[in-house]
This record gives sequence, C-alpha cells and structure tokens, in this order.
Amino acid sequence: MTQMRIGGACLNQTPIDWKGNIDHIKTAIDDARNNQVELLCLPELCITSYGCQDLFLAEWVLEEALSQLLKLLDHCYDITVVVGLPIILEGQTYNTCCVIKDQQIQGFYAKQALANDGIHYEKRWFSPWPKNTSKTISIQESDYPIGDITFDISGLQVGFEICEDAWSKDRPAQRLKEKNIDLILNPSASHFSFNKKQLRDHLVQSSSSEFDCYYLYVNQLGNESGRVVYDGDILLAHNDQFLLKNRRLSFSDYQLRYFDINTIDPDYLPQLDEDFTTSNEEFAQAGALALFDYMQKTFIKGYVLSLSGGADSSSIAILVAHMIRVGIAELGIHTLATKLHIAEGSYEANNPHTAAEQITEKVLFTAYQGTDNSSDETLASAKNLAGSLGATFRSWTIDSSVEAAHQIAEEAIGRKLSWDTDDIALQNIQARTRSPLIWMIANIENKILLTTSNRSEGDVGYTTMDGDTSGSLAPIAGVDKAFILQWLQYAEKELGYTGLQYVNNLTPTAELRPKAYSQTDEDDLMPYAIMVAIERLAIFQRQSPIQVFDVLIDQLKIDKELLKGYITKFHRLWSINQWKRERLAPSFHLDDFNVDPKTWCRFPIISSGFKKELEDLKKR
Ligand SMILES: Nc1ncnc2c1ncn2[C@@H]1O[C@H](COP(=O)(O)OP(=O)(O)OC[C@H]2O[C@@H]([n+]3cccc(C(=O)O)c3)[C@H](O)[C@@H]2O)[C@@H](O)[C@H]1O
Ligand SMILES: Nc1ncnc2c1ncn2[C@@H]1O[C@H](COP(=O)(O)OP(=O)(O)OP(=O)(O)O)[C@@H](O)[C@H]1O
Ligand SMILES: NC(=O)CC[C@H](N)C(=O)O
Repeated sequence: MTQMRIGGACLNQTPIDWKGNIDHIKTAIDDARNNQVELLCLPELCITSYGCQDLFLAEWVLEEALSQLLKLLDHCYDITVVVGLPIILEGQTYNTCCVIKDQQIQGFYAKQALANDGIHYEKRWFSPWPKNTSKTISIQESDYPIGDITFDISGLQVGFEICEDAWSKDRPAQRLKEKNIDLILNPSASHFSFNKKQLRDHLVQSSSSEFDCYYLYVNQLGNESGRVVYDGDILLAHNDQFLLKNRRLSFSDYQLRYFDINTIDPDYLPQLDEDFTTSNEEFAQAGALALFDYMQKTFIKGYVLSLSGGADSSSIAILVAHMIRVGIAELGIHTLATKLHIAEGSYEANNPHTAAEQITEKVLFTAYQGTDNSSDETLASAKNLAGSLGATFRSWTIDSSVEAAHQIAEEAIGRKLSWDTDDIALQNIQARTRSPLIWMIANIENKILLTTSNRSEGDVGYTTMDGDTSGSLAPIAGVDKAFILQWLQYAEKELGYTGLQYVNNLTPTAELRPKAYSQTDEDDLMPYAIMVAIERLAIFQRQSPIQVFDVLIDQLKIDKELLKGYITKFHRLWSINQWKRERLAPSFHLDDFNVDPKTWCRFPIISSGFKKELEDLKKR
C-alpha cells in the first residue's frame, strides 16, 4: 500500500496567455511542493487554456504549447506533475495530459471521448484516441509513450480519464479497474451550469466505489475566455466517501488541495469545504466571477449600464456590486482593487464597507434616461438602487432627441406618426435614442456597456435591436426572466441588497407606450411562467409544438385555445427572431441551456417558421 500525498490545483487560465498560464502553473507547483505534495494534478489543457477554439487548428499554437511544456520541465523537481496540453502526432491533434516526474516526461495520456454536445465542439479540433492503443512520440530526440496508457508513480498505479471520458458510456475507468489501478486522475474543463455540481459530485463519488480506487477530479476555474465559467472543483473520493472537496467559483488565480492517501493515521480527516448549494447562490457567485474575470482580463476600466429601475438592469447592477463585495471578502481590498486596475489611494484600505462603495463608484456608471412615458416609480427605483450600492448615477431625459427623430421621419414619409399606425416604430425610437448616449459614456470612460437582454427576450425578440440590445456583454442573457424576478427577491432578502425594495415592487414594463396604455411585458407577450415552460420543452428538450401542448395541457390546467395561442406565439416569434439572437452581445452560459447561437443553440435564420406544425396544433 503506497502512501502518498496527492493534490489537485484548479487554475484560472486564459487562451494563449503563455506567461500568465505558466506563472499560475508554476505557483501551484511551488505551493504543492512546499506542502510536500508528491503528485499534483492540474486541469485539462491548462498550458494553452481550454477555450482556444480554432486556435487549436493553428500549428504554431501547438508548437508553442509543446515548447512551454519543455520549458516547464526544470520547474518540476521533487514532484510529479500532470499538466494538460494539445499534442500533434502523425498529423492528428490530441487532447492530452503529460506526466512529468522529477523533471522527466513519463508519457502522455490522450483523451478518448471528445466533448461535442451542448456548448462543446471538441471534434472540430481534436481526434479521439482509440482505446487500448498506444504509440511513441519523439520529442527532441527522445521517445515517450502516448495514448491509452497508465503509469507507475513510486509504486502507485495511476490511470486517467480526461473530463468527457468519464461522462461517456464506454469509460476508460472500466478498463482501468481490470488493471487494478490505485488512483484515477481526471483533469477537466467542465463548464458551470446550475446544479451541475451534483452531477460531478455523483460522478466522482460513485467512480471511487465502482472502480475501487481513489478518484481525483480537478477542474478549470473562472471565466476563461469570455462566455463560459468553470467551477474549479477539486474533488477526491475513495470507497464512495469524499476526502477532499473545495469551495467552487473562487476569485483566486488558483486553489490547491491535497490529501494523504493510504494513510495509517486514524485521525486524518476528510477536508470538505462548505459550498454553494442553490441556483440563487450559484448565480450570484458565477455571475460575479464572470464579470470579475472579464474586467481583469480585458483591462477595461469598468462597466456602464442604462439603469431603468426595472428588473433586468437592476439585476446586473447587483451582479457588478456583488463582484466587488465578494472579491473583497475573498481576496482582500488591495488585491481586488489591483486586479481591477483601481489606483491605490483612491479607496479606504482598511474599511471593506467603504472601500466597496468607493470601488463600485469607480467601476459602475449608471444612467436613467427618462421619457414622457417613464414613471416616477422607475426613476426612484433606479436612483435608490444605485445610491445603495455606491454606483455613479446620472439622470437625463431623451425626449428632445426622440422628438427630433419624429420630425425628420414625418417629413421623410410625408405624414404624421401616431400610436395607432406606428406603435412599434414609436416604441423602438425611444430605446434606440438611449443607445448612442450610453455608448458615448462607455467610450469616454473606457468601460464596457452592459446590455440587459435576458433569455426570455432572446426567445421572442422582445427587445429593440441597436436600442436596448446595445452593448458588448450581456451578463443575464443566459437566464430567463422568471428566474431574474425571483433572484432579485433573494438578493434583497438573503444577500442584503436592501436597495432592491423598490425594484421588487414594480411590475415589469418596457415603459415605451404612453402611460394611458399601461403597457406590461406579460400583456405584450404571455405570462413569464408559461413562456419558461414552453421554452424548456421546445428548445431544451427539442419537442414539437404538439408535443409541447400535450405536456402543458395536463400540467398548466389552462384553457386549451389559450395555450395553443401561447405556443403558436412563442414559435412564431422564436422563428422570426433568430437573426436577433445572432446579434445579441456575448453572454455567460449559466443554465443547462442557452439560446446563444455561438454556444448552445443553433437555428436557421430563415425557415418555414413551423408552418405545418402550427397548423397541426390548431387541429388538436
Ligand atoms: N428575418 C429578418 N432578418 C433580418 N432582419 C429582420 C428580419 N425580420 C425583421 N427584420 C428587421 O428587424 C426590424 C424589427 O426589429 P426591431 O427594430 O428590433 O423591432 P421589433 O422586433 O419589430 O420590435 C421590438 C419589440 O420589442 C419590444 N421592446 C423593445 C424595447 C424594449 C422592450 C422592453 O422590454 O423594455 C421591449 C417592443 O415592445 C417590440 O415588441 C424590422 O424593421 C426589419 O428591419
Ligand atoms: N428610463 C430608462 N432609463 C435608462 N434605461 C432604460 C430606461 N428604460 C429602459 N431602459 C433600458 O432598456 C432596457 C430594457 O428595458 P426592460 O424593460 O426590458 O428591462 P428592465 O426595465 O431592466 O426590466 P423590466 O422589464 O422588469 O422593467 C433596460 O434594462 C435599460 O437598460
Ligand atoms: N471538457 C470536457 O470534456 C467537458 C465535457 C463534460 N461533459 C462536462 O461538461 O463536464
């Protein structure tokens, strides 16, 4: 029974940031060595970073990755390190991890099952390694084994699964069991989505008993390349028991956890950190982390937000403020400020509460842009919320610009505009008039304009293109409106953002029609709860309109014709608005699906719009 201190380190990497990535790797190795860790596992593809996309098709990237690996060897003294990188062999690129023991390469395990569903497109870049085979790769005149291989590390028999390998039916672990492997290492890049942690936990725990081994799982961390957040799990299990479990979604560059396996010390206890459990907790932390990494990695000076006092824009203001507050709590004031490029001396270094407000004022610029159709309630809501967070807040009206646009358009078309004939155009010009002003502030302040699009709006195109869609990052476009509404209640009551009390008492409205029309989103569309139910079946579960109807007629207990109307409206609006989804700003993947064509959901821009299927539904 080989006793050994084994460890895992999650890393927050960035595509082709060679220096930054290697620095994180070296720091984690030093930390591990200083703590007498003998075997350290790092995440999948951590030299290049996982999200390099088509850069993996560029030969120079593969060459540079190998050259970085070779430069890293010297640093791997008195320790065994598992480090991930792409490797090219006989014209094929493989997703591998390299085992380095005391500065010497021992070989490369190559991934067999490539992740190619949901947000993953690995088959575009990599070839799957055929099971039960291995080859030799020559690097600088030395030969190393590569493929479906295992390693003897100081008497410990070690095998691998790289991320998707473990999620596939024909798992390498089944064959590793036959080889009496002691330890399976799983370097991963497994993206965050609500409640997915439970799947990972189950995978690691059950693998340890099913394959009768220690199972160590190490995930990538943070918003690596713009859209996707990685949880940074470090999990170790044996005999169905967890021995290591860290708190996910850390703001640190890396986290290290280690454990002495096969120890004879009966008092040596599992080290299990408290973690986020609910989707509400996860949304707050993952959203804040995604914005934090976006800001620190792009070197921008902060965020600009057109703040209406309604649910969508307010939820984004909270996420930005939360980024600063949890960042201070985890990293301390100075480190958080440094990472956000905030000058020392511009905040109180010893008072977290005051510093949070001072940093929020610098990072977040908000503006209320009223029209005749805006209400006192939304203005008060926006002002109070911004004030409670310490954000910069300005208020102005856009009526004169809207009026000027009316006059020019009326002259151009030779008639007066009216709400009876030009409803949508008159709504859209207001949303569009807000856009140039708030973009201008973003330009002046060198900040990113956040767009407030949510997933429900994306479904049905309930948003003005180049108006309220304006912006270069859409933090909440991955979640539906019903989720946002209930999350705001949670944020007020559980996270202590009491400035939300006004927001939480408003009914969602675009405030684009004159007040006499008393416009609400749900009157324009349908109840959000119904839209979310239709969306889940039609988009996530890929059911036909009739299949959606058959499920919901039992579930919702609403009038048959009314339900048919909602389903028809959803599909009609979904189809004609694909072009809009193609133009939404990049968003974070947070739920188990999204409607962003660049990640989870592809749909034709031109289609029949479910013509036959909706006619069939009518006859149901
Ligand atoms: N297939 C296609 N491919 C490419 N482009 C296409 C297209 N079909 C129409 N278009 C173009 O798109 C234009 C229509 O799109 P767009 O101008 O965005 O406007 P549209 O989608 O017609 O209207 C915007 C909707 O969003 C609602 N809204 C707006 C703003 C804020 C809020 C809120 O909740 O606060 C709600 C508003 O009440 C209205 O129902 C057409 O005039 C046409 O030029
Ligand atoms: N009076 C306003 N001042 C500033 N921005 C506004 C104003 N009205 C609308 N906007 C911008 O347009 C976006 C779209 O409006 P929308 O109504 O969809 O969102 P919301 O107002 O944040 O939430 P809700 O839909 O719950 O009212 C807002 O999020 C905001 O960015
Ligand atoms: N990198 C991967 O192989 C990821 C795929 C895996 N199914 C996950 O999401 O965790």
